[in-house]
Amino acid sequence: MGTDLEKVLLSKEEIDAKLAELAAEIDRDYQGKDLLIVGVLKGAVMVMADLARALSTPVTMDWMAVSSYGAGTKSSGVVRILKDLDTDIAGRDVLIVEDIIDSGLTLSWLLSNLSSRGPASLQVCTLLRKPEAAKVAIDVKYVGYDIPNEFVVGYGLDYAEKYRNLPFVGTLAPHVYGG
Ligand SMILES: O=P(O)(O)OC[C@H]1O[C@H](OP(=O)(O)OP(=O)(O)O)[C@H](O)[C@@H]1O
Ligand code: HPA
Ligand SMILES: [Mg+2]
Repeated sequence: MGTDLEKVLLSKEEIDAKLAELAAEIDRDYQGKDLLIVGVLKGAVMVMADLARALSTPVTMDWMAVSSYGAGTKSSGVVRILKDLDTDIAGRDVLIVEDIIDSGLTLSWLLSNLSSRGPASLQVCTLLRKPEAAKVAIDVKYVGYDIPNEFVVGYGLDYAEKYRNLPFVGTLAPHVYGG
């Protein structure tokens, strides 16, 4: 596994520090509100778990599973709901939590899907964003790190379902995915 990784992009310490900053902003913005955070499976599990624990605001948590990447390194653009929310979000303050916004196709689809259910508010928090890869413009309120347009793994992010459990974010050596 060691040789599959090219370099560490963000250490566990950098991730923790950024999540603490984002949590402080979210605490400020949602004071006195009844916040529902929605994690997008599977990539967002680590961000959800650590962000939720960094928040002081009481939240409820729900999950959606969508997939657009399959086993490859490119978004297919076709988003499938694998698991829908358990919660009716009409009238709720909803914050979508993502690990990464790459092309933006997943989130843009998710935003229009969830906004059609009539939430009181709908915002997005993502740990990572690749500005150079954007295919659609999305307004994202809470962004951890803007990163270069390279395929990354770790901290929830996979390549063919592997590497999600790495405690840091790293880039994959091109030989691993045939680059
Ligand atoms: O901005 P985009 O180009 O749409 O890419 C971002 C999405 O792709 C990844 O999910 P994926 O479909 O790989 O599912 P996973 O979370 O189960 O890995 C990631 O977790 C985001 O949800
Ligand atoms: O760079 C990435 N790595 C892993 N999964 C992803 N899904 C979108 N972009 C990425
Ligand atoms: Mg994936």
